Amino acid sequence: MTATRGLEGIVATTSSISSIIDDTLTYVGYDIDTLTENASFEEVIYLLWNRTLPTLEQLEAFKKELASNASLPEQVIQHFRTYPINDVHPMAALRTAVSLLGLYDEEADVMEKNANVRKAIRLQAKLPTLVTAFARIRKGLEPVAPKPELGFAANFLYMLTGKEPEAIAVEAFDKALVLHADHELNASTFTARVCVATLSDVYSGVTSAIGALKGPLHGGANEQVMKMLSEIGSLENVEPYIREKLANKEKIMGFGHRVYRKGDPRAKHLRAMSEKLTSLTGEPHWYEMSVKIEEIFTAEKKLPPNVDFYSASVYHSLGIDHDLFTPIFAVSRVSGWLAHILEQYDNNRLIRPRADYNGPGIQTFVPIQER
Ligand SMILES: CC(=O)SCCNC(=O)CCNC(=O)[C@H](O)C(C)(C)COP(=O)(O)OP(=O)(O)OC[C@H]1O[C@@H](n2cnc3c(N)ncnc32)[C@H](O)[C@@H]1OP(=O)(O)O
Ligand SMILES: O=C([O-])CC(=O)C(=O)O
Repeated sequence: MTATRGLEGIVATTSSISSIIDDTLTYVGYDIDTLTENASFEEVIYLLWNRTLPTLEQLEAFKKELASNASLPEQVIQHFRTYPINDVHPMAALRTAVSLLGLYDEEADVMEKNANVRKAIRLQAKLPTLVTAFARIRKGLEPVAPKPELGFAANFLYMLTGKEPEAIAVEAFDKALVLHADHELNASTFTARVCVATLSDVYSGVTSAIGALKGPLHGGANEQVMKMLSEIGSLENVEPYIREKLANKEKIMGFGHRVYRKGDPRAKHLRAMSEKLTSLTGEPHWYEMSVKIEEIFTAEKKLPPNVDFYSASVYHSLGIDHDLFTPIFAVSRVSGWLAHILEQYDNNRLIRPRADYNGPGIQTFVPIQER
């Protein structure tokens, strides 16, 4: 038995949800570029879960269902108030809160298919409310209740700020949600599938996926990109900063990918959004610095930017706190996790690979008194 480090290139399941072939990303056969330009996030969730685009009527009914499930149990909001807020990362709060939500769902352990679909709707609907409630409570503000008449993207921004967002912000945020919704067998989705393949429940699957997304080699990279941009601070500091990182063989967050070779097809959309939004906010330097980092880094390392690189300056331009970037990724990606969890249940087999043991051979046990 020989191990493949990081399971690179290993095909671990079949799936009809999304595919990456020759650097082209599709959701259920629809190209990501087409979906980003034409579909709302709610349409994309419907597509991922049903493998077909909704009709107008189906979409309206689906939106209503999401809106009517967006409120949180009061106990979960109260729980947030007990956290040592200054020391708690919002991804840790989200991971705990999703697990806690399961305690208040009477169907949490009902494994019947329709019950699992109902839980999927509840989780998708409640994640934005969780993220925004925590974001406000930690600042001493009251959570803002969801507004059923707003769409998913607008509602998130409304619950975060308490103000109805401008159309341009809603459009950008909705596109970002579409771009992050699913991505084949990425680390967090694989985590969710491994978890529920033991026939554990949906809440456990999503909780473990959040844990995997949190890491800086995966979803956590978007926050790290903004940290880097803030550290660099100005266009003229880009070159010395990046050259020093390269000389020290440090990773530059937001670059590289396990699957894409020529480039991540999502990055160009976020790059265009970053250019537009940073110019509108009067802070074009975030975009200009990002472009310069890309130029220097790709010339040196031949590694193109991934989805996390330009999303950082996009979210910053929308006025979002930097440590909420990864929770926002989760608000979108939970749609993909849930699609994969439901698909796993539909054709389940325990996921249990092997390890190539490289520890000591058989040893003679020595009683503790004689060691
Ligand atoms: C939503 C997402 O999850 S997208 C990815 C988000 N993560 C990041 O942006 C973090 C930075 N990027 C990385 O760490 C990696 O490119 C990953 C984790 C995305 C992919 O990892 P892997 O496929 O395992 O590639 P691995 O880390 O082995 O890199 C291969 C080589 O490229 C180098 N490399 C890869 N990414 C980077 C980077 N961002 N900066 C500098 N060097 C890099 C590695 O140092 C390694 O070099 P070596 O062969 O000389 O040792
Ligand atoms: O697919 C991956 O390995 C990481 C990624 O880009 C994603 O999850 O969107």
